[in-house]
Amino acid sequence: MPQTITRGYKTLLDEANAKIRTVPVTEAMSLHGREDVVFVDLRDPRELEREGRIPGAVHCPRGMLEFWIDPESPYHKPAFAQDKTYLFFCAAGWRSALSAATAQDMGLKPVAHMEGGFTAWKKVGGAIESTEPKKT
Ligand SMILES: O=S(=O)([O-])[S-]
Repeated sequence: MPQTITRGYKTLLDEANAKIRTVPVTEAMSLHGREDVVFVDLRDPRELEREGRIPGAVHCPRGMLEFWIDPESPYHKPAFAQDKTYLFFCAAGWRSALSAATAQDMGLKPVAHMEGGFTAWKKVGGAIESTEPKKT
């Protein structure tokens, strides 16, 4: 029997976007490199290897987000314990919207997400560096 999805991704995105701050990519470029702003890259490792990364961004695979943010979690990362603005991004802006809303719900602040994600960043000529594949 097929499943009935009662709250689809569009609803989730609409709800997230209604409560978070969205930063246009041109504004994000002016924030890049500032000491008081942390860029958080939510993409999967393979996307970083394929597309490159924004220099200085913290890579947080989306699946670990809540556990890296919460200081009570055994997986907590100090990168999320700073008195700074957190600017989330992914490839196109969907994962970052959901993640920014979750982070905000958890109490992280201030939080925003970059409109259009890495794709938009690349299009406007934002700084990119290559990522070496992890040796196993
Ligand atoms: O989440 S996504 O916008 O990068 S497909």
